[in-house]
Amino acid sequence: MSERSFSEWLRLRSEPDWTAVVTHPFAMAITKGTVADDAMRRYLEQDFQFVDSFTALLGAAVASADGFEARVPYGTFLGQVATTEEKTYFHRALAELGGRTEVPLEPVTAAFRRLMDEVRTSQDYLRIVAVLCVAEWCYLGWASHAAEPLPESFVHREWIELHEGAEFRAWVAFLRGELDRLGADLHPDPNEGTDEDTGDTGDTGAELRRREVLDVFRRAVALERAFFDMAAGPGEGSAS
Ligand SMILES: Cc1ncc(CN)c(N)n1
Repeated sequence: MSERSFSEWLRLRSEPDWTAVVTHPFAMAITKGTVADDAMRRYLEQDFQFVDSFTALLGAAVASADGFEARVPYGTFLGQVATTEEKTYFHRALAELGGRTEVPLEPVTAAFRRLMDEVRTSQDYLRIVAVLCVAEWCYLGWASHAAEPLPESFVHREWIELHEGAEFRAWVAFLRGELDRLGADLHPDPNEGTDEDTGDTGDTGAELRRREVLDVFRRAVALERAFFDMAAGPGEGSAS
């Protein structure tokens, strides 16, 4: 995908948070299998609460996509998340770690759920894809740092495997492709004299729309960073 693709344009404007997420000390510790059981339990307990709203958001993508071709991949992935991979993983991992499936929400978990619920109820397909794409693309980003041999503990290893590999890469490529397809007309003209940050020249409809998408994309990236900060605990990898 070219640097001028809409998804890449969004990602570049979400720095430094993007890089902070994909290289976060907590995520890097997962790739090495060195997260302590107690910290992994707290992280997965909160992430299970995230996955509920995420699953609902996938359902909204099925409903709001602009055609059958686009609906099918969401339906396929939704089936995997809801019935097999992530669900069985969470139950086995939480059982192993002595965790619970129902816990009080940390503030960042509640904020992430609010963002997902906001875009889900908007039924605005482009903003829905933007949030889904952040969640999956940045998880692929950190999981790609894992080196063979993967950690022995299944809690670490399977969490990496769920976010790496050919199938997950294809899923992320699909989400990016949807952003690029839908954002093609919103994409800033590289030859325009534009605002450095957003590419704005004025208040055209395309620019307002672009801003809306960039806004949810950036909010989602910032929440991913804060989620790992929460998991790491005070003083570890916090946003500076
Ligand atoms: C917070 C968060 N973001 C993303 C993912 C990837 N599905 C996740 N499980 N949790």
